Amino acid sequence: MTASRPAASPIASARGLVKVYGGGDTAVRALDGVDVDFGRGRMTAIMGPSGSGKSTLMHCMAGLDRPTSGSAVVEGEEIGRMNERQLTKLRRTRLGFIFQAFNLVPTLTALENITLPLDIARTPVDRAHLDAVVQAVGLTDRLGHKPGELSGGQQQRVACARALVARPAVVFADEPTGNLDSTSSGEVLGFLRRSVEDLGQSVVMVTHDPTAASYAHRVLFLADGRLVGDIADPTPETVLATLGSLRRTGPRHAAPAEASPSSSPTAS
Ligand SMILES: Nc1ncnc2c1ncn2[C@@H]1O[C@H](COP(=O)(O)OP(=O)(O)OP(=O)(O)O)[C@@H](O)[C@H]1O
Repeated sequence: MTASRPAASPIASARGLVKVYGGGDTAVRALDGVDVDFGRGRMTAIMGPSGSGKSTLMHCMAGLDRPTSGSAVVEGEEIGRMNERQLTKLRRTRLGFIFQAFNLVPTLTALENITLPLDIARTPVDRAHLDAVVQAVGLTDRLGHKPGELSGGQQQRVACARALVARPAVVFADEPTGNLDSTSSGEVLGFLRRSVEDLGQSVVMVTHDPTAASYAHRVLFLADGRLVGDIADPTPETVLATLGSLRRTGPRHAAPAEASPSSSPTAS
């Protein structure tokens, strides 16, 4: 829970974040100097065209990839200064992950999948919190089922519960509804939003889907590795309008203020 921290303090920040893959003529500047604060107890969506750097930004923030320069800070910890052991510990104990492909262990039950991160970290299960999370995702009567016996939506809800059960500082979700129909997507996104409202969770989600993005408090837009747009309290219509205006003006010329007058790139 996050109640003891001031609401204004971001849960994660990037400053001058640059990521270059490869070198020489074939070097790709996937992130080209990103400055952003991710709000504590907020749900932030990241959008942008294919190849714009969304996954790279998320991976650098989550310690899954190392920036070339600049800083990525999560809960006051500079990710770039951590060694592999520290990064593994951070990911295991302070971060939650949800991927498009569910990534459940097929031989384990739903309950065993949910508690797996705690079991690996040898952290005792907080029964009351586990019950609250299981109930919130609506899986109480499915806990003994294996992933193969669950629908895609139910499997992703297991993955959501697994990401939340250790009370992470941030849940990073990469296209969490990419494999789901619209009904299941709505359930998963509604749950993620409620985890923010009811459990004080902070969520950062990459998505291509304007409807999915509209569940967030805020949507960031990337193009060519730069932050080019930023809107608060999105609706599918405002997200689509912003995407349209960025397409018209071109990413190199669209300042965040043009995309939305309502918030700045570093507002949380
Ligand atoms: N491991 C890598 N090696 C080389 N180039 C990479 C690597 N990972 C990403 N890139 C390149 O960096 C750029 C940004 O990629 P990234 O995956 O972050 O974009 P994205 O916005 O998440 O795209 P998508 O929506 O298609 O998933 C792309 O040009 C991509 O080809």
